[in-house]
Amino acid sequence: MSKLRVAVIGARGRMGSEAVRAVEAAEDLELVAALGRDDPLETLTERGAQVAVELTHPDSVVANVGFCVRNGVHAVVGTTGWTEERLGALREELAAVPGTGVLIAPNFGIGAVLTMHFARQAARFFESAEVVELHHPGKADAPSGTATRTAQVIAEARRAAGLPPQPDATTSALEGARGADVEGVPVHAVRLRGLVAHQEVLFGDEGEILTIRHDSMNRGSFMPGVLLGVRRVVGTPGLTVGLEHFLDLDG
Ligand SMILES: NC(=O)C1=CN([C@@H]2O[C@H](COP(=O)(O)OP(=O)(O)OC[C@H]3O[C@@H](n4cnc5c(N)ncnc54)[C@H](O)[C@@H]3O)[C@@H](O)[C@H]2O)C=CC1
Ligand SMILES: O=C(O)C1=N[C@H](C(=O)O)C[C@H](O)C1
Repeated sequence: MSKLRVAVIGARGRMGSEAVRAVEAAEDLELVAALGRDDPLETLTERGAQVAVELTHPDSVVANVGFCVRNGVHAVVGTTGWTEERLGALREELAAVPGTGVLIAPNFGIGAVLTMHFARQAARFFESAEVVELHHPGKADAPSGTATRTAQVIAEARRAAGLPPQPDATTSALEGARGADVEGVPVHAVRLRGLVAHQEVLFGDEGEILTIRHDSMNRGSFMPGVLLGVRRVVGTPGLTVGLEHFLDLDG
């Protein structure tokens, strides 16, 4: 059986270098390109890449994924910065190239995906919900893509259950003290040397607290999800947002 031809964009970064090692170690995959910031994207087509793993920067990701889609290269995207507007434009680009697939995964960690799944299940039972994400100080964006998605999932579940806005008597506060407001769910971001990627989802009601916590202790923790995405995206045309779609979570 021929190997799937894979490229990594952002190959010299924290995640990209780990992805290069993971692809090289996988028997069914062949690393055909490892691109840094100054390398031309045309290398992808010249080397016949079938799938590109995109791990760069929110300012670079849209152009990189657009190039992949226009050239029929499937993409597995871990980079953050995907607003609804950006997703809409990508859906339109994909509609013109049937057969090409893009996976955007806010988090490749299986435990992080499960955290969001469990948060969706828990949300309707609690009056209060807040998200705290904790990351290394080299991270460019705040709050994290995962925390934003987690808050959106909680907000969706609260709306579906007809819950009112959360109780909060705050009438004066220093700017930022109550975190970012993501659809009514406060999200707090910590940046601390020594951390990798961590998240706590706090649910509260009269007399009880439920905390769901996930810790990525190293970037190897994301690699099974990256490899799953690479193997599955080639058979999944169009846009998939979230690795949960490639996991049999209810089975
Ligand atoms: N979905 C997930 O599970 C995860 C996602 N991430 C996200 O992945 C992204 C990268 O994170 P890190 O590896 O920590 O960042 P990093 O800063 O260590 O690496 C990014 C690399 O991309 C390169 N780069 C920037 N623009 C480029 C371009 N146009 N073409 C090629 N290379 C380019 C940079 O020079 C750098 O080497 C961030 O958005 C981060 O939030 C990070 C960890 C897990
Ligand atoms: O920048 C990181 O490190 C991470 N970014 C992603 C995010 O913003 O959610 C995933 C994970 O939290 C690590």
